[in-house]
Amino acid sequence: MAPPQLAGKMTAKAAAAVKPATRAYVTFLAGDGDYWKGVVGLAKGLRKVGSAYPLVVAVLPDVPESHRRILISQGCIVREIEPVYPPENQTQFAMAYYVINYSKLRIWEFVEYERMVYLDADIQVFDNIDELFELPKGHFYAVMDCFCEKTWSHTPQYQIGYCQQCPDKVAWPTAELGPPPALYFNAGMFVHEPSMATAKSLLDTLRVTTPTPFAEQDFLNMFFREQYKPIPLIYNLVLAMLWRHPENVQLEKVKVVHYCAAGSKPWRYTGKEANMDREDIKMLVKKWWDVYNDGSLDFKGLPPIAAADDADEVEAAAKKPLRAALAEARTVKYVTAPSAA
Ligand SMILES: O=c1ccn([C@@H]2O[C@H](COP(=O)(O)OP(=O)(O)O)[C@@H](O)[C@H]2O)c(=O)[nH]1
Ligand SMILES: OC[C@H]1O[C@H](O[C@@H]2[C@@H](O)[C@H](O)[C@@H](O)[C@H](O)[C@@H]2O)[C@H](O)[C@@H](O)[C@H]1O
Ligand SMILES: [Mn+2]
Repeated sequence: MAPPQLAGKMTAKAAAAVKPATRAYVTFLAGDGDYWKGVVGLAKGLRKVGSAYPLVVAVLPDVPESHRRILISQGCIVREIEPVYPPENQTQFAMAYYVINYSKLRIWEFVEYERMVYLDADIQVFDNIDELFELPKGHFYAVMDCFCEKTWSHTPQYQIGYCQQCPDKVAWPTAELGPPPALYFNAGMFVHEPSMATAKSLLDTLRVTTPTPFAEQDFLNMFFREQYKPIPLIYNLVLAMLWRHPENVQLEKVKVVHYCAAGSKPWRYTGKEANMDREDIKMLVKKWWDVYNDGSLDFKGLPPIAAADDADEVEAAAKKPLRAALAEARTVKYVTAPSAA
């Protein structure tokens, strides 16, 4: 039985009973590999830019306790989620590596938060982006993707050389292929409003939707097609943009870097893959390591108290030895709204 501070799992019913009280960044961690380093880097990066909101980590059951403890020691709020699988024996239609990403859909069940900004674990935030939490409600905000990498070779747009990042370069042949594809976002970063109704609709729709190569990213683009509103590329620089559409990138203005190009994960970087020997890539990988290795950014204080605004509670916790306070503070109550006064 995991210690209380690691339990983190709140039943959907208990969660639904909690009135929305706060905001948080959220990322997703699966497996026992080295993506936890990405989460630690992200937690320290958000701290460095002075984000006002905590980082919640949705972890699959296969994330080892040792990795969870590292994340808790860095101030993360760890929440275990049930995996989400696409329809039975249809997973062969999605790229195998991406099937686990359907589990990202669980973050719509985090209804103790009225708004969340989702960030992949291979993302780093180099400037404060808290303003995203103030965007008008009722839309799905994310950055437009690029169709030019080989990972898109299964699509008609790749085959004809069309990309939404430069729609005039190769015009979409409407006569032959009908209307151009709807604007398509990269699902490595997005702003969303958790809701049990939306979560249920997502999972019900997934059950009757055949998986496609980009798995949950394709699915989210289909599901939120009417609500999608593109936000500027500075909020999610898909690295391939640097060599595919340099005219669209002003690197000095970029706030969020998404290390999604093959070979660009900083914690595994060798510089050997295509484009990985570029000076801008080397600079961005170093920038990530500078944050990851910066001891002054390690978590020191009490756990984020964004959800608990009871000063007495915080003062009482502050009088306890930090480890005990951390342990106590890691219980589910810190991720839910304070009980009604
Ligand atoms: O072994 C893995 C693979 C992926 N992920 C999570 O799933 C996200 C999406 O995978 P990835 O970022 O590698 O896809 P890409 O954006 O590079 O296509 C990652 O950022 C992590 O949050 C993980 O936790 N463990
Ligand atoms: O599961 C599907 C994935 O789709 C996205 O991956 C990227 C990546 O595959 C690049 O190599 C492509 O070039 C890019 O376009 C594509 O979007 C998200 O970043 C990731 O979080 C996840 O949702
Ligand atoms: Mn990613």
